[in-house]
Amino acid sequence: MSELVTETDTESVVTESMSTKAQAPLWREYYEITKPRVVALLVLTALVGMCMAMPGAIPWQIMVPSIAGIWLLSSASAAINHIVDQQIDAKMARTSHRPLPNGRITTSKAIVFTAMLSLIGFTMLYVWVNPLTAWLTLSGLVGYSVIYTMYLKRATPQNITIGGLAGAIPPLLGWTSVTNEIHPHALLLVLLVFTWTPPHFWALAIHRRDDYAKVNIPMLPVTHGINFTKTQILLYTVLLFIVGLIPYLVEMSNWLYLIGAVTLNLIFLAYAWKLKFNAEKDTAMQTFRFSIIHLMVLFVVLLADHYLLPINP
Ligand code: HEM
Ligand SMILES: CC(C)=CCC/C(C)=C/CC/C(C)=C/COP(=O)(O)OP(=O)(O)O
Repeated sequence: MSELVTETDTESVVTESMSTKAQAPLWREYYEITKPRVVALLVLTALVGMCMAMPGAIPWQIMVPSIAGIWLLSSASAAINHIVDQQIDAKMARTSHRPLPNGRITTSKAIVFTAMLSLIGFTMLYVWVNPLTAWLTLSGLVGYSVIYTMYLKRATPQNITIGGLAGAIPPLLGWTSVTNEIHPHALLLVLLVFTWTPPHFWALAIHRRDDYAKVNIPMLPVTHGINFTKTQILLYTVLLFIVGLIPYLVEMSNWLYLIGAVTLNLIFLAYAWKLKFNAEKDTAMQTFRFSIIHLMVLFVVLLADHYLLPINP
């Protein structure tokens, strides 16, 4: 059964309804180029990383500038992605409605907006949090908007496995905000998001294969085919299942996390299995949507486990 996008699929309906946003207030257009929903989940992983770094409540004097700074720099990197990719975005059905291809925001205004976000975000982190977190967050911005967007995305089908490091870094940023050091447990949280990213993105890329082929972006389903990509998704969900056990095995988290992680990873595996062996028209998009719920719930469970069942040293 074909996984490819059709005229009538739900995404096209979303795209159509987005085009009616032409009269949206200007601030909404600027907000949109910051990829607000992606950044909200990134910030949640940073917040959980921060809370996991120490027992008890996080001082607000650290929490507020840290979350704000990570939010601003992540938003800036998303806006750079919109600026750099505007030509290819204009040609893809999923992205053609975006403010830059549509001319609702000019490139020069987007650059000024991005520069402001970056400057304020970096300064907040450097002055009110610590230089280590400021530089690490800036490396996330460079990783996503320069290394991934300007180079990897157009160069190799492994673009997102390598570029995924930038999106996986926020739990470490949260952690270093409160401790000013890079702890192995923080790197374990990074590894969780890093392993989650390929099945998250490739599920969408299967659904949008023709879009990417049209603009010559070498996403895995374009270069290696849909079947191969489904196998990779399945293998990564197996890997994610194993990585998901480690926080419990190293006594970073307790049984509540273990139950949550095993349940979520089994559901993710079931989606990947169905996608590989018994796919229907919408299975790829359903897998993509579930991936977002998966990561969100996984990090909420980590947090609940941390506060409800503290591990005594
Ligand atoms: C290299 C890594 C990644 C790639 C290539 C990728 C790719 C994508 C793409 C293409 C979309 C669809 C966006 C749209 O339709 O506007 C998307 C959606 C999303 N991604 Fe990712 N993603 C990556 C990493 C992440 C990470 C690390 C997170 C969070 C921790 C994340 C969270 C989300 C969320 C929440 C959405 C839904 C956004 C919405 O509904 O508008 N992604 N991702
Ligand atoms: C500072 C810091 C921690 C930065 C975070 C980086 C960040 C915003 C990662 C999100 C990853 C993402 C949405 C990739 C999709 O880009 P795409 O160009 O493949 O997708 P698109 O076609 O929807 O634009």
